Order: sequence, then structure tokens, then C-alpha cells
Amino acid sequence: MLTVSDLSVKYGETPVVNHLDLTLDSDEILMLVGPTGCGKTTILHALAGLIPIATGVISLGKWQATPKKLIPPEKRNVGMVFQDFALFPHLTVEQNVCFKLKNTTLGDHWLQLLGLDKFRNARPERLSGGQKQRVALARTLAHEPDFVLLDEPLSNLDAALKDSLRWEIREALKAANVPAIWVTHDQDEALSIGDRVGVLNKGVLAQLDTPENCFSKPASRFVANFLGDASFVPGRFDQQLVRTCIGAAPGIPIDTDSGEVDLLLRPDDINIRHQDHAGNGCVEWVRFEGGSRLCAVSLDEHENTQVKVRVSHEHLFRPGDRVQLAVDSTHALAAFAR
Ligand SMILES: Nc1ncnc2c1ncn2[C@@H]1O[C@H](COP(=O)(O)OP(=O)(O)OP(=O)(O)O)[C@@H](O)[C@H]1O
Repeated sequence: MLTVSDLSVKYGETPVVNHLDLTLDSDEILMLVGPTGCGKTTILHALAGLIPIATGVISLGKWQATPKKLIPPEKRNVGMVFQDFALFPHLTVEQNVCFKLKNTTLGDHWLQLLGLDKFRNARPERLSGGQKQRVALARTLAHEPDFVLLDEPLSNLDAALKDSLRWEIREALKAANVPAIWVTHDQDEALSIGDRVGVLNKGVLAQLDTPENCFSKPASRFVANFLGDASFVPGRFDQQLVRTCIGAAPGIPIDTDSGEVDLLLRPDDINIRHQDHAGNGCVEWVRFEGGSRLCAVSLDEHENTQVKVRVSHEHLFRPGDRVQLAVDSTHALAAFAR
């Protein structure tokens, strides 16, 4: 189990990570997300022992690092996977994976499991980006790390490859039974791959929770906005129900359970239909997404309130169309004090 308590990191006098607490189970994958510059990579570097820490304790049973006791990276038995693959160009795939291994059985195991058998004798320059990343992962896991840190491992790859490789990496980490912290900029990746998601804001964990809770019960408006499209519609919270001008839904109280609130609506929580001259809103813009379209609608009742609704690509809406919106959710929706 990886335990981090009260971890703070500074560059000079500038605090970058502030009093971070987290615990990771033996095979747990934590996805770390947050705006650029919020301290994600700094956390990985601190856990790996690449930079000193200002406060706190990082421990993994076998060792315990503190500001006064900086355990070097080679003694932490950490595996690191980065976006630039960091392979030795003059070594073959097999030599990269088995580098410094006394017993190469595990190297063979991961070469096979990650579909790299046929590339054993190739040099990295002959491999595609996805193959290189598999080699980097095989090399990391062949060395039996006690924990793995992944810093945007898929950011140099195209979208189709990303989608399949992220699942392969998840399965390999689970098969290795090793805890992992995975930094990503991709919210879909964070929500689908992680056992838990940590949303970082200015060096502080805004929420550390299951993907479902981070999405449906965000701890703050910041988290709600960061993980997917979020619309906030004014309403009144009374007896567990939130009533708005476009309908009512059971409310999940985030910071209040009564009175004036903003109801968090995701694009699939709302129904939209054309309404020639009446209706309760007007389409502002439409974005084609392939299988769907995302429509932004301004509400007549609340100036400056824009609601995003997702419809099938078969339904055509245009800017200027009059529409009728209705809350269409059987599950409870998060309500924030206004
Ligand atoms: N070696 C360094 N010396 C001084 N400041 C640094 C150093 N490395 C990073 N920083 C600063 O620390 C802050 C956090 O950087 P970090 O790279 O951890 O953020 P991040 O969340 O990983 O960002 P990104 O998503 O853009 O990769 C940023 O303001 C950055 O400019």
C-alpha cells in the first residue's frame, strides 16, 4: 500500500503541492487530472524521489521518505512510464525490456502479454508510437516495481490508438497487481480507466473519489466543470426535490440542502425538442461530434444561463431555433448553493 500524508512541495519559496493526503491499495489505479501547471508532474516526481519534499511522509512499507530522509529513486523500486517512451535507441526491444534483469523470464512474460514477441530483435526507431509505449510498459513491469507512475503515457499517440492502448495498459497493471498513479489530460480516460480519480487544483486535491462520484457528485463547481460539460440552472431545493424552470429532479445536496440553488445538469440529463414560436429557450450554437451533436441553449427565464444538451446526430438543430427543454433524469442531480 502506498501512503502519502501531508505532502507539500516547493520550488524555491513557491508552494506547488499543498498538504496532499492519499492512500493507494495494492492494485489500485488512481488517475490524476487537473489544469495545466496545477502540480501533477511535481507530485509524480516527489513520489519517485526525483525532488525533495517540504513537508509530509511518503511510505510504502519497506521505506519511508520525509523532508529529512530523501530515499533515492533506485531504492524506492518505482516504475516510471513517460510520454516520450525513454527507450535506449541502440538496444533491441528485448534488450530494452530485459535491461539489467538477472532473470529474463518476466521480460519474456511481458513481451508476450503486450504483443511484442515479433519485435524482439527490432530497434525502437522501427516501432510505431503505440509499440514503443508497450515496450516502455513491458520494461517497467518486468522489473517488478512496487508502484508505477505514468505521466501522460498516451499523449503522443493518435486518438484511435489511445483508446485501445489505455485498456491494454490498465489490464497489464491489474495483471501485475501493482498500484499506479496515472497523470492524464484526457477526462474520458480518467473516468473510464481509473479505480479512483484525483482532481487537482492549484496543488490541492479538490476531490479524490470514484469516477462516478467525481462526475455525478462533484465536491465543487470546479470539479463539476473540469470533468465534462456542466450546466448550472437556478432552482429551489425543497424536500429533496429541486424545481427549475425546465423541470424538477431529486437533488444531491453538495453544499446546501434547501433554498436557492444551482442544479448541475450534464448534456444527457436534458430533453430538447423543436417548438416553433413558443418554447423556453433558443439554440445558440451546435457542434457536430460524429454520432451526436452538442447544442448550447440560452434559457428565456434566466439571462446568461446557457444549457448544453446532447442529441443524436439524426436530430438537426440550428442556431436561432426555438426549443423546449425539459429535465429528463431518473437519477438525482447535484445541487450547489447559489
Ligand atoms: N523545476 C522547476 N522549477 C520551478 N518551477 C517549476 C519546476 N517544475 C515545474 N515548475 C512549476 O510548478 C508548477 C507545477 O508544474 P507541474 O509540471 O507539476 O504541473 P502539471 O500539472 O504537471 O502541468 P501540465 O499539465 O502542464 O503538465 C508550474 O507552475 C510550473 O511552472
